[in-house]
Amino acid sequence: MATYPRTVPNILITGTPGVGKSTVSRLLAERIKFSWREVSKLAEEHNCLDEYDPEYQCPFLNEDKLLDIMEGMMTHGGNIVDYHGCDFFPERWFDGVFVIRTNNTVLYDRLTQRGYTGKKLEDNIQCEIFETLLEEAQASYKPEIVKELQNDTTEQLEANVNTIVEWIERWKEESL
Ligand SMILES: Nc1ncnc2c1ncn2[C@@H]1O[C@H](COP(=O)(O)OP(=O)(O)O)[C@@H](O)[C@H]1O
Repeated sequence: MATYPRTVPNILITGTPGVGKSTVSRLLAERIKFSWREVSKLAEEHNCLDEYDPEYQCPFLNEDKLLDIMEGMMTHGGNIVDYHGCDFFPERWFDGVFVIRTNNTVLYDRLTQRGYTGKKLEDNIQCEIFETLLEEAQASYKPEIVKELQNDTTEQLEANVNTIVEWIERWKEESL
């Protein structure tokens, strides 16, 4: 249960880059009129990115600053938070955590198309093979709120959006 009452849930969509978090989040936001919070964009817009990390070829995220900015957005529910990490958010923010998964060869093709090469490509494929985000989610949230969704095909994409919409409807009924 949330530490403060919400009549609509907050959900977290997480997983390795390229698994389809943004695609699922965008379709969901269109269907249910929740606010889609793209954490990478929020971090950029609110200057929460510190100097560039040459090893991972991306900037460091100033997590404390980002959390301060997001806190007010999360209070009343109705948020879809989309990010390739999940262990630094307050546990109380989320009612449902959906870990999007993709087959390695499918992910390889998607990331190559995105222009990823070398270490960055390998690290992200390994991240999916070792189920890093699934383990991070399971270690950070209660097991009953963490769900895995396979997202290789357009049929699965549609089914995943339906699954989350149905989950939200059930959550709302149960919290009345
Ligand atoms: N279920 C799916 N079937 C086919 N292509 C998909 C599916 N989900 C996402 N994609 C495609 O994969 C690429 C990566 O998706 P994206 O949503 O940007 O991933 P993420 O936000 O996790 O980095 C995009 O080109 C997107 O159109």
